This record gives sequence, C-alpha cells and structure tokens, in this order.
Amino acid sequence: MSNKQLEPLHIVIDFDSTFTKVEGLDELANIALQGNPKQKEIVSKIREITEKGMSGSYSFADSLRDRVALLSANRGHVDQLIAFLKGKISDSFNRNKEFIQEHAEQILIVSSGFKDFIVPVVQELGIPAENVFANTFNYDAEGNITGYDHDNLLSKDRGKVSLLQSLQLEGEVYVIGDGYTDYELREAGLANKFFAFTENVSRKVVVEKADHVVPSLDEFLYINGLSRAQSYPKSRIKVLLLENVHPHAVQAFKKEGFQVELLKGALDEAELIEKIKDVSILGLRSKTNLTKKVLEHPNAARLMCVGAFCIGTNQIDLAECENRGIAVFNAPYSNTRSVVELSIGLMVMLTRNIFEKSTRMHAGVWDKSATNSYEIRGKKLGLVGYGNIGTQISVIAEALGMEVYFYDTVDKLALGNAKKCSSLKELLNLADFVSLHVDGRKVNTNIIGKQEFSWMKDNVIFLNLSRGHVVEIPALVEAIKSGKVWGAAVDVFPYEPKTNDEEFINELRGLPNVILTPHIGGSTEEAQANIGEFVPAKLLQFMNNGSTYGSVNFPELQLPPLENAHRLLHIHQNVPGILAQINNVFAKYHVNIIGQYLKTTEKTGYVITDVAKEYSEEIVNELKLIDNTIKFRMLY
Ligand SMILES: NC(=O)c1ccc[n+]([C@@H]2O[C@H](COP(=O)([O-])OP(=O)(O)OC[C@H]3O[C@@H](n4cnc5c(N)ncnc54)[C@H](O)[C@@H]3O)[C@@H](O)[C@H]2O)c1
Ligand SMILES: O=C(O)CC[C@@H](O)C(=O)O
Repeated sequence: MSNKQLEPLHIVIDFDSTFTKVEGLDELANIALQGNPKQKEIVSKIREITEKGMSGSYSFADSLRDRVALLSANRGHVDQLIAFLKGKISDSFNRNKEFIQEHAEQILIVSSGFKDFIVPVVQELGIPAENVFANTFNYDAEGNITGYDHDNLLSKDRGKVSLLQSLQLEGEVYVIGDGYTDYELREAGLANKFFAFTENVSRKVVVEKADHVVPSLDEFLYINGLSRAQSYPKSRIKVLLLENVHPHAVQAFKKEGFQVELLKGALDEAELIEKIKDVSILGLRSKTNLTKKVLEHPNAARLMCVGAFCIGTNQIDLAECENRGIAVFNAPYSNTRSVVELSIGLMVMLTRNIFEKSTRMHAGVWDKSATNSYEIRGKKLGLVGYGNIGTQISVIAEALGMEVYFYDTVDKLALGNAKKCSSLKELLNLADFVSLHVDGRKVNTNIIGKQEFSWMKDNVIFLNLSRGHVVEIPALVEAIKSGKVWGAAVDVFPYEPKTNDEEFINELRGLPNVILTPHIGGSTEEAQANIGEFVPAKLLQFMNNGSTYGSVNFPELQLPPLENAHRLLHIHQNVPGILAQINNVFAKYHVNIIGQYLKTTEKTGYVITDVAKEYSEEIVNELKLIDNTIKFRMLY
C-alpha cells in the first residue's frame, strides 16, 4: 500500500473521547471520589458539564473551572488515572500504533485536558511530550490539586484556536476530534479539514460541521491514502446481528472496528431482504430463515459469511450460500451441555408429575401421594440421534442408573454400556423414555408420526428438544390423549413465535403432564456467552485471514497468520484448471508466491495465495476475470 507523503501534513488530535475512549477529568473524579457518598452525584454533575462544553453549549473556560472545583483529587489519583487511561486508548489508535510511531513528529495532541495524565498515555504510542499541548494542574505541598494554570491558552474559551494561531504550523493541517472546540479550528481557518471522530461518541452538532465523519482512525488513514493496519477499514463493513445474540458478539465486532447493528427479534424473508442491504457479515439464530430468495436478491450481494449462533443450521440454505461463496459457521457444541441438563431434568419432572403437583399446590391443594410417581433409575432411555447431545445424555443418564439404548442413522460408537439398536422400531419398542436428538435436515421431517407412536410402549415418556418439524404434532396430541404417551416435554415446534411479543399457538397447549418450553434448551447464560465468543471468533478468522476451519458448507482451511505478505483469496466453481490459470497470472506479472493453499468440495474451490510483492490492480482484475470465479478478495 503506497503511503502518501506526509511531509507537509500536521495531524492535530484531540485526547478525551478521541485518543482515549473516555473523558479524563470525568474519570479522575470517579477515582478521587471513591468511597465518597456523593461520588455518583458529583461525577454525573461533572459529566453533564463536560458534555455541555463539548457540544458547544457552555463556555469552555467556565466548564473547566466548574469541573476542577468539583474534583478533590491529588497526585496519587492522577497516577491511578494514568494507569486506567492506558487501558482505554481507542481501539483504532492501538491498531494503528505503527503509523503513529512512524509519524509521531507530525502528530500534535491538542487538548483542553491536562498534560499531567495525557503525556504518559500518548507516549505509549510513541508521541513525544513536546507534541502535547494541554493544561497543567497546580498542586499544594501535600500533592493535592488546588487549581490549574490560568495563563495557559488552553484553559480559556477558544483556547485551541489561540494555541494553533501561536504555533503557526506550515503545510496542511488536519484535525481529528469529537468536540465542537476541535471543529472551531477549521472554522477559524487554521485547519484544512476537520474529521469528526465517532468511534467513542458521536455529537450531532459536531458531525454536521465535519468535512468527513470517521468512525475510526483506520477510516481517516484510508480516506487520506495513508498506511494503516486494515487494508479496507472495517468501519465500512456492516455486521447485522439478529435474535438478540449475546453482547460478547457485539463487542467482538466493535472492538475490531466493524459497523454493527443488533436486532432483538428474528426477521421474516421480506424484512431480511430489506435489512441485508450492504451487509457483509450476518449473525442469526434458529428463527431467521436465510433462504435462496434472500441470497439471490441484489441486496445480499455483499454477504461474505454467516454465523449461526446456535447448533442447528437447517434455517440456512447452505447449498445456495456455497454457490455464492458465502461461508457459514455455527457453534456445534457451545450449548450442548445446557440441552443435556434440561433433558435430564425434564425426565425427572415428568416421571414425578411435578408440574401438575406444583400448579395444584399454588391453588392450595396438598396432595401427598406416591401414586404414579417413579424414579428414572433402572428405566430404559431410548435416544434417537446419538450425536453431541445424544452421547452426553447417554453418559449422564447411565450415571443416574438408567439403561441407555440409541438409534442413529450413522454407525456410532456406543459410550459406556449404552446399546445400539439396529432400527428405530426396535428402539421405540423397548424404551420407557424416548428422547429425540436428531439434526434438523429436511429429510427428518415427521420422522415421528402415528406409526412411530404406535411402536412405542404404553405410558411412554416422550421428549423433543431437537427440531419442531421432526414430530408430527397431531400424532403426538393423539398419543397423549389416548394415554399412549404418559408425559411429554416439547421445547421446539414446527412454527415458533418470532419474538416474545407473539402468542404461542399450538395444539399441545392445555394437555395434561405436558411440559412446554419456548425453545430454551440451549438458552443458558453460559451457553449464550460461549456462543457469543465462539461464532464471532470463527467469522473474524475468516474475515481477517481467510480461515474456514469449522465451516459447515465450505472447503475447510486452517491458515497460518499473515506476516509481511499480501493474501489473495479466490473462491471458484470446482472445475479443472483454475489453479493453473491463477498461477499463470502470477507468473505473467513476475509475482513470487510465498505460500499457497487449496481446498475443494465437490462444488467449490478455495485457493489462498500469499505473495510478497506490492499488488497491482491489473493482477487483481485478471484474477477476478478467470472463468468460474465466484468471489475474490485481498488481505494485507
Ligand atoms: N432445544 C434447543 O435449544 C437445542 C439446542 C441445541 C441443539 N438443538 C438441536 O438438537 C439436535 C441435536 O444436536 P447435536 O448437537 O447433538 O447434533 P449432532 O449433529 O451432533 O447429532 C445429530 C445426530 O443425529 C443423527 N441423525 C440424524 N438423522 C437421524 C435420524 N433420522 N434417525 C436417527 N439418527 C439421526 C446424526 O447421525 C447425528 O449423529 C439438533 O437438531 C439441534 O439443532 C436444540
Ligand atoms: O438459540 C437458538 O435459537 C437455537 C438453539 C438450538 O436450537 C440450537 O440449534 O443450537
């Protein structure tokens, strides 16, 4: 990436809420007032004054005077603040440390905050103390802050303007900041451009005045053609997260600078077509269907990868995603344990008829009796589907003294003393408990219907925590009403409400000894937090270095980190000769290949090439023009 000549350029950067994520004085008050019963009140007063000053609705000099008067801080507090602020440097500044260090001489920190804490923090990224222009505190002999230097230009109204006038900088001056006082430099004709920095805070009055709004330092560097950590600023890449995925996921993407939108509920097809416009990364759970119709809509043209924040991926048209070069990832075992625990608990609740007893107790009925209450110990558990969940239930159920049998369409290793059945009928014939744990492929629709219920023992206990369409609901209702099924627990349904505001309508409502749960088998704090970390990590690996390890629809490649090279990712239809064509392009332009990786599925090929040379547009264009190319992208 060519680096624009910086020689005649000065970059003036604000400190509070720009270089760091927070306002230094607010945080100093927070530290100094620890243990003070009025801490909250005073800190919020200081915050209020800061905000008024920053948005230009209060004289700066008055705001500084009022805030320092409320502080009650000393040198020790300033030291604590420095340590705190070092951990609060804005993510995009940390990411671009190399640029900052390299051009430190041309970067000026101009702040109405205090050198006392600003200097040690900006020095972390290599900016020298003499390039920091800010106020200074006065201290008494005990080290208490007694005030500040009122002669300092930066303590006065329009202080930044006066300071810059006095500096008489030569060449272009670009100002990056989040406050109105930063914009004033442009207004006064002292800066050629003002960049409103919105990574930490966005103020309407400031944004409206800006030449450019930059959600990160990467964006500033990109706009100005300067060297940077991200080849294409992530603030330009949209991430859409649906169905209230865990906040960890939002943080993971925000930390890297992506533009993230989180929606609470699921979306139907039409809504998704609308919202997917310009989205590159999509996160969803079990209730949003990513269909062919959505994928082929021009709005979905930028989609690069999809994260299912759950185990099941039946809601996603995986084949169509593959055709379009979109890699799909899921969390294959982050909520397994939660489903297992609930299944075991439900079996106990059902055999003791606990829910009915509890409901009657709430109505004042004391019915102490052992009639129709049983232990699960010694009973036969029949597991349909012996995958991650089925096998874990098998182990725990056996530890509780159950006899475990299973049926799986694939030949599976029996754990412990579990016994394999050779047909579904054999399993259903012998089990006292039947629990379904098959995956949600279409072919599994209605695998349990009238006939299968007829094969079950009388008074069977039946559980479905897998997928709703796997069971024919009218047949289950019939089996419950006829007494064939003595108790049932159902967590998943052929149709599930999109949000918590929609009514749950199903024929199973109101039946005796039937526990209904709103698809919460995997909904524990632990599982959701795990998923919220696991899935973004996969998506970020794909975005940042091209790895597809763990993808459910894509050639899987685990790639080494990219060091001092460009990485070119070529996704194509799996037809003969593509690799040769790619390499012919490199040979034609005398580009030396440092590393090359290829993986294919029946339909798709994925070639990753690491090259040392500066890339040229011609190479990129020729690679894109190779017949049968689906997608092409470049990483540093
Ligand atoms: N209720 C919830 O909140 C919740 C949470 C997590 C997972 N799930 C669902 O639980 C199910 C199981 O999850 P998992 O992680 O164990 O999946 P898995 O893929 O590890 O296991 C599924 C097993 O079912 C077997 N199978 C598929 N079709 C079958 C059939 N017709 N008959 C017998 N065996 C069959 C497969 O061979 C596989 O061994 C999935 O449908 C998943 O979506 C539900
Ligand atoms: O959380 C969800 O929406 C789905 C949970 C579960 O069914 C899964 O597939 O992991």
